[in-house]
Amino acid sequence: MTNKIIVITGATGTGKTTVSDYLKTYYRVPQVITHTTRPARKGEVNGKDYYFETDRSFFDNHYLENVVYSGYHYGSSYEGLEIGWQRNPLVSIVLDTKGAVTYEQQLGEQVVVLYLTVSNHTNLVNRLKKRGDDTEMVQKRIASEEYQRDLQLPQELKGKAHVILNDHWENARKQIDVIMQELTNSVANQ
Ligand SMILES: Nc1ncnc2c1ncn2[C@@H]1O[C@H](COP(=O)(O)OP(=O)(O)OP(=O)(O)O)[C@@H](O)[C@H]1O
Ligand SMILES: Nc1nc2c(ncn2[C@@H]2O[C@H](COP(=O)(O)O)[C@@H](O)[C@H]2O)c(=O)[nH]1
Repeated sequence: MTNKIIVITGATGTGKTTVSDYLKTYYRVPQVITHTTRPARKGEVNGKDYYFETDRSFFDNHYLENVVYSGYHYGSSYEGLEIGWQRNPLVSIVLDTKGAVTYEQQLGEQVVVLYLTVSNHTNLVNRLKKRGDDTEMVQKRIASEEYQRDLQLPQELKGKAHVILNDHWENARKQIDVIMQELTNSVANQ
């Protein structure tokens, strides 16, 4: 069976991690763990949420792509992807939109992109505060050009990504279930 990857993308707070956790719990889809130099949030665990790196150790890995997001390095390694595919032929990964475009261009047919969005962007700040994010980090993130960029579906993904409106989780979940049904059928028929 061909290995596939569900790339979950969208602006901060739109629910990418929530979707990834849902796929893990209900569809047994493992998440590819990526690397970052950002400090861990309360409750985040090294090797589960991220591989937390220093500015120096970050560049010891072999990246399919890496980006700077709101002042920190983030990258997805070939090693991380292989570990995921050894566990299951269908895996997921959470990326900013720049990374999602790179994945789509590099892996083509193997990639299924989910782009998350909300109707009112101001709600996103409240979600981040409610999540317990540091207020200064939230301000910095909202002021970043990466945040503004990720609010729109990139041109390169138009007509390719599934757009998921996540104003209400129950509705978003139903949309994801339909996509997962199609995906598991197509994988079974290969
Ligand atoms: N539909 C929803 N309605 C309200 N809150 C939600 C919804 N979906 C997710 N959340 C909550 O919003 C917060 C942000 O969600 P999540 O961490 O999944 O976003 P994210 O896109 O991964 O963010 P980031 O890119 O900043 O890591 C979480 O506390 C999550 O529980
Ligand atoms: N292009 C990549 N983007 C990544 C990677 N790992 C995470 N991310 C994205 O970065 C922002 C910020 O993440 P956060 O955990 O600090 O909120 C978010 O959009 C993630 O999806 C990666 O390896 N490459």
